[in-house]
Amino acid sequence: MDTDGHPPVQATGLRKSFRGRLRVDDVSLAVGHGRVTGLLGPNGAGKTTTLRMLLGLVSPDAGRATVLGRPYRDLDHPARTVGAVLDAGGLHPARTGRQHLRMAALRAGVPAARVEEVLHEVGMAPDADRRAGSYSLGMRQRVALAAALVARPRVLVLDEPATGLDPTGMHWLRGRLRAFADAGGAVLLSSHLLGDVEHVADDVVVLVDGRVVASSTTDQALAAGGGGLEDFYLRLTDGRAGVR
Ligand SMILES: Nc1ncnc2c1ncn2[C@@H]1O[C@H](COP(=O)(O)OP(=O)(O)OP(=O)(O)O)[C@@H](O)[C@H]1O
Repeated sequence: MDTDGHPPVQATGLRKSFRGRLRVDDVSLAVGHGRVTGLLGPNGAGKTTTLRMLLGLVSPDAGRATVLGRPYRDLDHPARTVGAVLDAGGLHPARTGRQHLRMAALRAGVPAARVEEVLHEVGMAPDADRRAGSYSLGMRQRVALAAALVARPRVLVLDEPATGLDPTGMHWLRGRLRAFADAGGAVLLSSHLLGDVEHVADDVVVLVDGRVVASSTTDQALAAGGGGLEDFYLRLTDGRAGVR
């Protein structure tokens, strides 16, 4: 909880329809200080839509989404409050990694020297002057993560941050997220990589067809799943694997 008693990330009764179809249905969740929360669910379950509502990119039809107690759009310093990775494919192909990060730093009002720090941190310094269009998915993901970290935010909201990362990159990401949370930060990440979530998340929230079907600590989920997050997940999702 912060000084006002609000969790760093809180969604209460979020609801969203697209073209008359209810896609996020009464979703409530909270991420505490020092916690990593994994948001799980089949394709089309509503994970990205939920994250986008938390970041003020989609307006909920009902409910409330706040970061440190305030709607994202009302934050005084959004970039310094919450770092987000929503679409690593969204980098401009003609701009270099360094240019992307310099723009992110400028927008956030942080010195350009911080760009060099994060480039090293995500292992992209040697490729910083290549155009993003020539990057692999994992390299784009690293630049997107660097942009999320550039302003030293207190909260991270990450949509599938491990997609495309090699095993070394995944190991690094897990360690980085753990260190971020251990320093008091809060992380909400969506993922299909249950093994990774099992290793890094303190809490898990499972969405199916836009509804929260489970919300517990990872330890409770592991115990309920007979020792594995995959068993827990498969039981809840009933083998569901598709968009409808
Ligand atoms: N802007 C939009 N217009 C119409 N439908 C949308 C829009 N955004 C999302 N949807 C639909 O809402 C549902 C939930 O999508 P969302 O991207 O939130 O799911 P997800 O859980 O993140 O899925 P995935 O694991 O495949 O990334 C899907 O059926 C999707 O097609």
